[in-house]
Amino acid sequence: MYFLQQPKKTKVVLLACGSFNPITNMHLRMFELARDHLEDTGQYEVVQGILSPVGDGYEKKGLIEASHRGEMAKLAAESSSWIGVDTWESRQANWLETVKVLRHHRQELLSREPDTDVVGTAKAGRKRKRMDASNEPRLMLLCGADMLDSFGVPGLWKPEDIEEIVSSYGLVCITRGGSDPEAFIQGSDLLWPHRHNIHVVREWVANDVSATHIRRALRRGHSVRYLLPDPVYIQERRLYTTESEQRNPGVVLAPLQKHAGRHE
Ligand SMILES: Nc1ncnc2c1ncn2[C@@H]1O[C@H](COP(=O)(O)OP(=O)(O)OP(=O)(O)O)[C@@H](O)[C@H]1O
Ligand SMILES: NC(=O)c1ccc[n+]([C@@H]2O[C@H](COP(=O)(O)O)[C@@H](O)[C@H]2O)c1
Ligand SMILES: [Zn+2]
Repeated sequence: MYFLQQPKKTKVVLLACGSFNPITNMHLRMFELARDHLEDTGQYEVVQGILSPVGDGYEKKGLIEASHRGEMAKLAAESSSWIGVDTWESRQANWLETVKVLRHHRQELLSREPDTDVVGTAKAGRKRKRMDASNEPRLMLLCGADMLDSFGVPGLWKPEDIEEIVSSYGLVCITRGGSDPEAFIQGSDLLWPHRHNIHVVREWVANDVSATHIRRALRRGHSVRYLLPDPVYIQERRLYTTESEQRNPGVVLAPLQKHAGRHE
């Protein structure tokens, strides 16, 4: 008997960067939508999802401590067999460009060789790495359409960072009310050549839950049940209040501070 060999599927790890202030059901749902979309192409197998909360140095208005945001994300991810939280980014002293977070996680994936033995010589290690290269998982950035739109905000992202993200990693972008990712890509000379590396995923069940809405409801003493995985953590600690919303008032967002004065 003769069987045609199935082409090997590319393993994918999805990384979502954001405030997660707090994590909502939609943040988790983004991963499920992205996995279905990529696997439906027949080319990919999504093996892991990583939530990476931004550090406090991002200085976004109303951003509460990374320790709480990370803890809430961890509790939320307990319901998933494949999504987890990595706090490396939020443990750094200063805010980091997203491309640096991607570089770090790719490095982590490369060093995580499945058959590494501690006694292997350096040479044997190098050989094994080369042999496994075709099977290395590919890291992709997962985001909502508003984050893609933010690529167009002057001074927020360095063009070379965007270029590296879409050329060396790839982007999975979930539609979100008010944004038109296809039109955005079409209108961008930077993104257009890399359009095949940008997967736009249509969310048919429009779900415009946002962390902003949740924080506002909490300030007003309204229920946030069923909008996020675990309101109890927030309620017990009274995390989102009028005072917490005043954190970093009028502070310029870290990327805008850091990239200000650059002459492109
Ligand atoms: N309802 C949604 N639909 C699609 N993408 C979403 C949605 N909510 C969040 N995202 C995406 O999740 C990532 C993290 O977003 P973020 O932490 O800012 O959540 P948010 O709900 O937009 O919070 P905030 O209201 O504080 O901005 C971003 O890539 C964002 O685009
Ligand atoms: N230049 C950059 O790399 C850049 C600029 C703006 C936001 N970001 C990231 O995008 C995410 C945006 O999160 P919010 O939508 O919650 O603001 C954060 O993880 C932030 O670090 C990166
Ligand atoms: Zn947001």
